[in-house]
Amino acid sequence: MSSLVEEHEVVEQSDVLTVRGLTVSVRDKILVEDVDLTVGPGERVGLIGESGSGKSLTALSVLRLLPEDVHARGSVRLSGIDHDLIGADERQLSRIRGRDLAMVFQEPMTALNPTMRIGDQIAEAMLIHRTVPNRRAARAAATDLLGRVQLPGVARAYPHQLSGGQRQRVVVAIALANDPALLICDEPTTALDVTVQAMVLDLILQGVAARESALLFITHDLAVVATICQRVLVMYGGRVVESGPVHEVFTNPRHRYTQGLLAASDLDSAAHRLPTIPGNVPAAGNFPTGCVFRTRCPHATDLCTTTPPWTGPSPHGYACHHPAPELVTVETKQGKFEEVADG
Ligand SMILES: Nc1ncnc2c1ncn2[C@@H]1O[C@H](COP(=O)(O)OP(=O)(O)OP(=O)(O)O)[C@@H](O)[C@H]1O
Repeated sequence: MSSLVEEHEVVEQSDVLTVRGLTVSVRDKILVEDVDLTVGPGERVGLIGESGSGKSLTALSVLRLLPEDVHARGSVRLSGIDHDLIGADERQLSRIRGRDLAMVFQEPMTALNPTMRIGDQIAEAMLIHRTVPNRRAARAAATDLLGRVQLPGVARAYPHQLSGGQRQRVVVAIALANDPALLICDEPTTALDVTVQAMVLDLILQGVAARESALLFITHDLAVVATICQRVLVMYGGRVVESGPVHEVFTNPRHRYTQGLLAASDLDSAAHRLPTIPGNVPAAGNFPTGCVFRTRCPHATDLCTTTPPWTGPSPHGYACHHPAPELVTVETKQGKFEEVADG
């Protein structure tokens, strides 16, 4: 899977992506703090949280696409690459991006060259990384890829001649052109008409499944995460506050923020009135010390002025001093019921 396998010593790493202690700051403001994140081979991981929680900055740090005044420290390792991406130079990064690591953002036009024909852009993506032997093979592969994203016959079109949904399908085709080990999608369907959102999502899923690529999927849409992801990380105030298998986190949220997020979503069928989380997300860099959620949390006590330790039976973990009670499934003659574990 890796472009650099031939050129570098291969580092043994079972996860495709391993992020450790990622901290992102601008001047003296900390925007993302101490984030740990792994994505296994072929795994689909969701990253959720309200606006401003640091999801995009986390993804941009992995891709090393942060604005110039924003700095990332910590460690970002990709399987098969012997150097840390945090310290990599542009030459090393340009070999990895688009080949080992591909991305799809919200706005397709930012990823496309407006003056280049669609087919040539896809062919170019393969030629740059030499995953095809020559231009003729690249053109044939581009035509084939366009067929697979259900856009036959647009190879000679320019981006402005396509609809937003068609452009995003082209971006997906380019992202998958070199069979990346990891695809990162940041709100890939948010800017699209509702009618085409499901189709683009389907193409992403089919594409990663066919290539056995791993997927890191950033979204506000918890229902999408419940449908497509195996594992989820919940971010708030620049920190990961809870993570684990999607089913466990969504049916048995322990962090009070996750609980609020789920109650405010229409995923929680019991939440007829869709309560909101009280208060507003503090401005970037102004989150409280200790638990970042404490100023909005109905369960906060003095203890929450201290940083909650990461706890919980792996693989489900959370950082909360006053976690929601654990629910267990109890089976009786009348059927299966969820009950508070110690109640
Ligand atoms: N270049 C920057 N300078 C200062 N603050 C920034 C910069 N980029 C992002 N931020 C701030 O960092 C915080 C996290 O931003 P980020 O875009 O990662 O959030 P997000 O969770 O992806 O939100 P959304 O879901 O709205 O995209 C936000 O409060 C944002 O305003």
